[in-house]
Amino acid sequence: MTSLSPTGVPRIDPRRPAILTPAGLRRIVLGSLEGVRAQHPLQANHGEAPKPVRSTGPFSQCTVVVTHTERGGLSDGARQALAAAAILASPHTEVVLAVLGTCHEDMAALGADRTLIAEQFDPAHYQLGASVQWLLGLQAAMRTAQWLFADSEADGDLGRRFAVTSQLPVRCAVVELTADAVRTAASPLHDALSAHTAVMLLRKGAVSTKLPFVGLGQRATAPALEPVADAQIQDLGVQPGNPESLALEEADLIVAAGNGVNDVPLVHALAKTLGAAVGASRVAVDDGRFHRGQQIGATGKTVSASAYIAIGISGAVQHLQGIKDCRHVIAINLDGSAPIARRANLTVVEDSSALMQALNDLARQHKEHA
Ligand SMILES: Cc1cc2nc3c(=O)[nH]c(=O)nc-3n(C[C@H](O)[C@H](O)[C@H](O)COP(=O)(O)OP(=O)(O)OC[C@H]3O[C@@H](n4cnc5c(N)ncnc54)[C@H](O)[C@@H]3O)c2cc1C
Repeated sequence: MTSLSPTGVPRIDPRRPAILTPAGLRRIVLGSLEGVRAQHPLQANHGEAPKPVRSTGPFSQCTVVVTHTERGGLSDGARQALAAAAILASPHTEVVLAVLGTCHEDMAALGADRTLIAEQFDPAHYQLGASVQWLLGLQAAMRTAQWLFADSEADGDLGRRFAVTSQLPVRCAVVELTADAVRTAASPLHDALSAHTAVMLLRKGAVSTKLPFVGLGQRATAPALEPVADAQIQDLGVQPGNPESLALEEADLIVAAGNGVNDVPLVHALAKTLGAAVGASRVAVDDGRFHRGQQIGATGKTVSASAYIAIGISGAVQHLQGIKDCRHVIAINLDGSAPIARRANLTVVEDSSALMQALNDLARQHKEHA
């Protein structure tokens, strides 16, 4: 199992034969040739054993998780509400996800047994009244034991309005949830989780999304969302804000530049085309290329963007502290082994200026043809 390196030092083969344990761990049996060789690290699958299905039914009731989607994805809050529903569900309870918008995610992995998609929902318009009516229609059609919403933004508004309209007992601002206890932001004590709490609004972080099982992952078309006239509300549509003036903590897409970026105007041009906010590493700020308010990291801002594009940033631990809550990190760096590559979901080994120019051209073409 050992070989000699070019300098004559004995080296243990890191890809020697191994077996996968039922928990999905790769285990080397010393002295044994049994098992399979690991693939090259760049091609490695992570050896995850398939998870069991939580329940195959038959279902006598359901828990419905309601969420709005943006660009076809679920927010972290919605994922947590879905995980909570799956954790609380009995074998006879179906976990149903009701989606306002389009959705491209693997719902089985997130714990959903069935997804109802209302694709005709238009996020550019105020449709709170219609959304509540849609949920009341679902309530009449399904045996729903519980309704779960993320307690943030549009999901939180809809959850409150639905609870008031349906007059179901509600618990808002849930910060901790287990199979039999619940704690809200207003109370330091845990309460027993009552079966009568029909609507729950969960704050971010209340539940972990790591589930030991999967859902059935079926998809169905939802009943239509009928327009509801609301005489007291005039809908002016959505006006896109200027990402450059948006607080970095609020930004959903961030283009961040580090010491490996020399063409600062190109960073701003790319951010403008993508509709992204601009952030920077401390070295780039100390150097005067960006202002102090744009610094991300331990001594700068902590951001939670859906996508963070780190250009010419090495990924020092102080910088990584500021991006720990970002969902997708894309690194552009000449050095494929820079620490940022370990945090990134995708690393492009390329010169920063060349890649920014190509990406900017591509995004502009895409916008022109859209
Ligand atoms: C107490 C303390 C607090 C700190 N707080 C923060 C903080 O809040 N935020 C922060 O960011 N840092 C902070 N730092 C600094 C941190 O340790 C790093 O020094 C800093 O993050 C490095 O910035 P950088 O990655 O931009 O630069 P570098 O470390 O110089 O890395 C530049 C990267 O760009 C790549 N590169 C070079 N040329 C190109 C090219 N043409 N195309 C593509 N890639 C290229 C290189 O391969 C390299 O990976 C702190 C340090 C201390 C001690």
